[in-house]
Amino acid sequence: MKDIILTDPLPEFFLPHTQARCELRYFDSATDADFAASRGILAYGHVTIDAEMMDRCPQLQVISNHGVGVDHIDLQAAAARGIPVGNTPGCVDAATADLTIALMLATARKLVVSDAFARGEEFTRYNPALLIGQEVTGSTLGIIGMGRIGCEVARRAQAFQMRLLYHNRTRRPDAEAELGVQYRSLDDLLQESDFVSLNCPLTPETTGMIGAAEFAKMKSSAILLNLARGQVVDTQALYEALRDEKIQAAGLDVTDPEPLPRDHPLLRLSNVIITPHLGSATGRTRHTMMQRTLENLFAGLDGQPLPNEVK
Ligand SMILES: O=CC(=O)O
Repeated sequence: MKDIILTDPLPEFFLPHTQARCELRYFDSATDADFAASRGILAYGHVTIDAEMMDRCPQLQVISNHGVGVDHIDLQAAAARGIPVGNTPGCVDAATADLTIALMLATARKLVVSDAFARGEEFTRYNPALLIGQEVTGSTLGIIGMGRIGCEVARRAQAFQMRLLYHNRTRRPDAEAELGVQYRSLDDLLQESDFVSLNCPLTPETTGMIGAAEFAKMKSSAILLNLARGQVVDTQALYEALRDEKIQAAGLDVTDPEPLPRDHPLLRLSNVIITPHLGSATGRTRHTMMQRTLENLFAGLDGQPLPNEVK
């Protein structure tokens, strides 16, 4: 039985699988509890795992992250201490791409305000002038971040006969050939797209990538979708672009900060739809993510290579 640390409580369902091999302890940065015997960290939720936390666990053999994005883990500190970090790539792609499309349709067709309207007193009869949205079919989608999730978004968008543009650190001739996506510089993608979908990881290069200058390049009818990380977008610039109708709408699964403070002005705008970081939140995907997380954790505890190690 090896001691492992959890950063957040696990759903009941997963406890027997984990407890079969491990003694569980919850990390609390506010206490000076002793984690000297801890061999692994199961990072559930996005609690920051920094050098200080690693140093409180001198016997640490593995950090296993439940999810793909590891921007909350200090990878350099882990590497310096020889601690492998695992994540769960691949299994989140379909669910995250599904939610990208859901937010595209929901913002384009004003689903949230329409639902409120349909429940209210003002809805007395069919009115063809009411709540006119944007046609998704046949419009142009610009995908920023043509990794696995970006490719899945493109695959779904083909069903809407969309013109598909992408921007990525490196060109993807394989995706261009398979999915008919056309490479664009960031500026050209912003200028040409009806929908701009952020599906990239958070890195120093993508932090603050979309700010006032970028909103100024977008069409006034454009819709921004963020399924990446809140910090890819400058929140104040986004608020001003939506408020001043420099762009039409935004669908955000992530925000910076996350959550937004209850009195944040973005929450008062009707042309933004926000979901609470649900990209991979389906039963099937969550299940697979946990299986992969435990595979990495147990491999690390056994001193074996992790099936999915972040390099
Ligand atoms: O945000 C969720 C993930 O990185 O998997």
